[in-house]
Amino acid sequence: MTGISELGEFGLIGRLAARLPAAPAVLLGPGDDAALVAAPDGRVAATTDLLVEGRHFRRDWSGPYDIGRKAAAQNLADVVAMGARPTALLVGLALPPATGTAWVERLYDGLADECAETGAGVAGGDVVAASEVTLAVTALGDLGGAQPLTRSGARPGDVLAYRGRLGFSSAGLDLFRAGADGPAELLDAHRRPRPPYAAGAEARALGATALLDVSDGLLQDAGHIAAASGVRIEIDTARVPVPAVLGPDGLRHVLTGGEDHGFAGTFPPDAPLPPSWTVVGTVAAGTVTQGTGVVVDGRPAGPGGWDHFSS
Ligand SMILES: Nc1ncnc2c1ncn2[C@@H]1O[C@H](COP(=O)(O)OP(=O)(O)OP(=O)(O)O)[C@@H](O)[C@H]1O
Ligand SMILES: Cc1ncc(C[n+]2csc(CCOP(=O)(O)O)c2C)c(N)n1
Ligand SMILES: [Mg+2]
Ligand SMILES: [Mg+2]
Ligand SMILES: [Mg+2]
Repeated sequence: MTGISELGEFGLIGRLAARLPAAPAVLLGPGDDAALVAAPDGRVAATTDLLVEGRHFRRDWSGPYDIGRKAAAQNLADVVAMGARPTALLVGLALPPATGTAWVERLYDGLADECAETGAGVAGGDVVAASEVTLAVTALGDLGGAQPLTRSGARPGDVLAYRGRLGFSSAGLDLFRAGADGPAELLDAHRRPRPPYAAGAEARALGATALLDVSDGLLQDAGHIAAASGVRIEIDTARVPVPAVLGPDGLRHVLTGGEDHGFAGTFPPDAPLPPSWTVVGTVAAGTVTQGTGVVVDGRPAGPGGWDHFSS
């Protein structure tokens, strides 16, 4: 099995670039000093997220293909959460010199396949040697002339609704930590999020007043909408579905588990929400400063959700 040190930096880049399919907005891809990405709107949605081995993934829990899909998904979801259409990814890659070439190639297949779900492509990146695998992914997106769906537009009287899975990645993480004995559905959900990318355009069509992807937990992320909008968000747990597969701690996973990258948004009360969106709460006047900044079943919810420096 060949390792990346046999290929060298530029041999590796050549191998990876050869695996990347063309994408409509990537006018010039890997190979020059910078990529050229079409920005017909004139404004570019831009976002970046890091994935660090041991922190965001473990190579004994997840294979390279799933890690690649996750690295792309968590960034593509941020672009979609702005109401934009993903166009391109830039991929900073730190790799231990002993890494096998096939491992990195599979990582790239995962990145490329996840991009293909949104029409985006990998436009460029960087490769360095390091002691742990790290991916620093930047995603760009096109708003198509529309206004962005920010976190700051929620208004009293709106409803809070969610589309996608909630709590699955968190329940899978607990299973991995306990020895990986449990439903494959949960282990797979932890390895690879499946953001319902259509939710961005759908939320816009439904008149969403705010939108984000849930990366750190519903309460914490709803708290970001509440803080940015200067409102109070009240979640009613009786309206929050807790699938039985999540196990006895299901409600905790649903309320505080991150990394499923579904979408939470606020909508006017008369928005014709289809069944793919579940209403889980309402928006009221006032603000909550304690804990996560949201009210759950009438009480301010204490801290909960992922914080890199206290989780
Ligand atoms: N090092 C930084 N420098 C400048 N801005 C930052 C930095 N880190 C985060 N931000 C900004 O803070 C905001 C919130 O970042 P955060 O990473 O929590 O959002 P997110 O990417 O949607 O969530 P997650 O990282 O959990 O997926 C974003 O606008 C982000 O650009
Ligand atoms: C090995 C391992 N341990 C713990 C976790 C859980 N985890 C890590 S980061 C994060 C929040 C989102 O990250 P970010 O805010 O950086 O986007 C969560 C829930 C994991 N995925 N892998
Ligand atoms: Mg981030
Ligand atoms: Mg986000
Ligand atoms: Mg986070």
